[in-house]
Amino acid sequence: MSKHAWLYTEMVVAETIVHQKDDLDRFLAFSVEQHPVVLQIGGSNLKNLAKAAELASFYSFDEINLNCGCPSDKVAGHGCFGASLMFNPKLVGDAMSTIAANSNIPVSVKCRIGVDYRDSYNELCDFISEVSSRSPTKHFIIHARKALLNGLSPAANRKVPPLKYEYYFALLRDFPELQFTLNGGITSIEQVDAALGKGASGVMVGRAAYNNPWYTIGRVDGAIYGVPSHNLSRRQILEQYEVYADSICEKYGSKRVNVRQLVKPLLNLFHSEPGNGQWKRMADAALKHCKTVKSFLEETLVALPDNVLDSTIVNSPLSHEGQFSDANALFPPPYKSMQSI
Ligand SMILES: Cc1cc2nc3c(=O)[nH]c(=O)nc-3n(C[C@H](O)[C@H](O)[C@H](O)COP(=O)(O)O)c2cc1C
Repeated sequence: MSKHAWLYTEMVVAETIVHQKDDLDRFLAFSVEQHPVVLQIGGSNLKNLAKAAELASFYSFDEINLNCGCPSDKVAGHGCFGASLMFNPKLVGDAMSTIAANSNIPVSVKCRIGVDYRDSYNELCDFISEVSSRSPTKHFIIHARKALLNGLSPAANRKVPPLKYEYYFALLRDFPELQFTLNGGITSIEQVDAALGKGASGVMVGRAAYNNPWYTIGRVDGAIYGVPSHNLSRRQILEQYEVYADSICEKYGSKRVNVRQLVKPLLNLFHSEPGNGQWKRMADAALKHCKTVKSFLEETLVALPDNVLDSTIVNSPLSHEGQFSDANALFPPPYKSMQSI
């Protein structure tokens, strides 16, 4: 729905890319209209990361990102990925150098603000400092809560550890030469705009974009990128999506991709609108037998009133009141590296 927002793939494990090198379209292919697209890789084995980056470079991604945020309980070292890598900034620095050298495109790291008991602001800065000085990494996406590797589920790890936006804003202050994208708990375009107003290099929206795409992604072009909104209604968007999705089905065949996968991103498009409950029930039933997205939409859209299907996005003025006000009060003292003490 936005032509400007950057899209991140789900993590693809480096070993998957290496072992599936004859079938890579299945994991890495995307269509040109989806640019800019960032590939996220998981892993820590330098040889496999090198090979994965080299193979991925045939797919014209706009950036390659290393996952240092997923709460995997494997300890840092051979075969591990995700947040536990934050325990080993040197390894992450070397991994990023390897990825950059083998792909020739910009690289970035997505990380938490800490892991388990290693959660001070200074330790976060040590990580950023080590990775950015050992490698060409200039961009970090900061999920502003720590990861707990004590058995908390991935879903709980996105909710339970408290958000500390003050750490994020302090990074902007202490590393002005780097770019930091803010992630975690952002639920509105107002918050996105307020964070950018406070100097954020970028904002990543995860669950809100999935849970309520119409009011989050739908408003991005006008409210954030300052370009005219597409002004399409949901009916028109679905007409275009149907053509795209069914062409994907045809291209890859039903063994590779199914209607359920292609319909999944649509299921919250009518969040809190009249008819939404009925559409969800009809969608459940239709997914049991529909073989094309076209037939799925024909069967289910009757649940929704015309005014919902045909209305376009209203770009109301943004209010920043109260956004991130705690972050100012809680700012940690400036970073002191071990070398400077
Ligand atoms: C279903 C689901 C899958 C996710 N998969 C990944 C992933 O593959 N790589 C990653 O870095 N983060 C992943 N995340 C985490 C999000 O990118 C994001 O960091 C997290 O949800 C916090 O942002 P939010 O509050 O805007 O959702 C996932 C989150 C969800 C809900």
